[in-house]
Amino acid sequence: MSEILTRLATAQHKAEVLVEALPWIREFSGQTFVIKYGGNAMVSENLKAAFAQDIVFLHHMGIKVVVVHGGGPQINAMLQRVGIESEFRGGLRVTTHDAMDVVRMVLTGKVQRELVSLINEDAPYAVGLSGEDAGMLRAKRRKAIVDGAPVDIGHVGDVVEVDPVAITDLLDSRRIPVVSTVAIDVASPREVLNVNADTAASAIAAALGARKLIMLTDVEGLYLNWPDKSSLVDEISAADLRALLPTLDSGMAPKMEAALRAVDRGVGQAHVIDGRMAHSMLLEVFTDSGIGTQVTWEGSKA
Ligand SMILES: Nc1ncnc2c1ncn2[C@@H]1O[C@H](COP(=O)(O)OP(=O)(O)O)[C@@H](O)[C@H]1O
Ligand SMILES: CC(=O)N[C@@H](CCC(=O)OP(=O)(O)O)C(=O)O
Repeated sequence: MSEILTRLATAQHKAEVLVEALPWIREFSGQTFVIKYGGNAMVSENLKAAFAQDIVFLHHMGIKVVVVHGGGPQINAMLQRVGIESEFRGGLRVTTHDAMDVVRMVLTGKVQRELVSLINEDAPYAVGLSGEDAGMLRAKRRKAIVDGAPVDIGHVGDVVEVDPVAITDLLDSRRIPVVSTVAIDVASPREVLNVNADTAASAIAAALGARKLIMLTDVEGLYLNWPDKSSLVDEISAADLRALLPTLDSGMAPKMEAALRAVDRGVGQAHVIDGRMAHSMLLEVFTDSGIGTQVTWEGSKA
């Protein structure tokens, strides 16, 4: 008897979950989401498969999904295999000409391919793109700021122009674009630049007028007082984040700057969520309380 009661309670709970999702499905159907998948969140085959499943789920809910992926740890591993040392200055990879070849090869030839095939296990939705394709991402060389001074870091750029047509064409044909953040160098169009994937995802979200930018990483969200686990922030306004930004450590600083820039340029909400938790994306999008940290223009839940 108690087994039947347990089964009924579980079934009832499942029904409640579906009912809770309904207003969010209604709200987000037809909207564009940019999902940034960080290399540090790609920690196991199961998690990557769960990520792909969530992407397909959003797609079937009528959401126009654009995946922008990173791959920092995967680039480090390949650089090590070919005997090139990995060096970061101000949170950005020092990218020599040889390192740039490896960055491009790993992002467009390995990480992107793997995500495309995982998403396509269900049906052939995903199409991989590099920022070079159809002139999508154009970037200008940038320096890193170390101890307040600019430092040359080679073939690294900041996105100055996004041409979203290659992405919107795919979205219009009900595909899921999967974008690698290699950009054309505006000063020398035959050359390419390495762009931080958070920054690129933010620029793409702004250019598309996305409703949400969701960044999956290897931490629960933004901690006000890192690493004090009790200081996790659920929600923060653009104004409060702007004031907080100069105090943040190098891991979170580019991510939160990307979130702020997206919201400043009209993206509805930017989120940082834990990619190590399977299906965290579904919890963020389809539950009332959400998960992780949400950045909005005025700090209200949506
Ligand atoms: N205030 C903070 N809140 C949360 N994480 C922080 C904070 N400051 C630094 N971090 C670090 O930032 C890391 C996430 O950034 P990063 O490693 O660049 O992620 P990704 O590879 O997903 O882009 C976390 O694992 C954490 O160690
Ligand atoms: C300039 C720069 O640092 N580019 C990054 C691009 C990949 C990236 O951003 O990957 P994650 O999101 O996994 O960190 C790099 O070379 O590692």
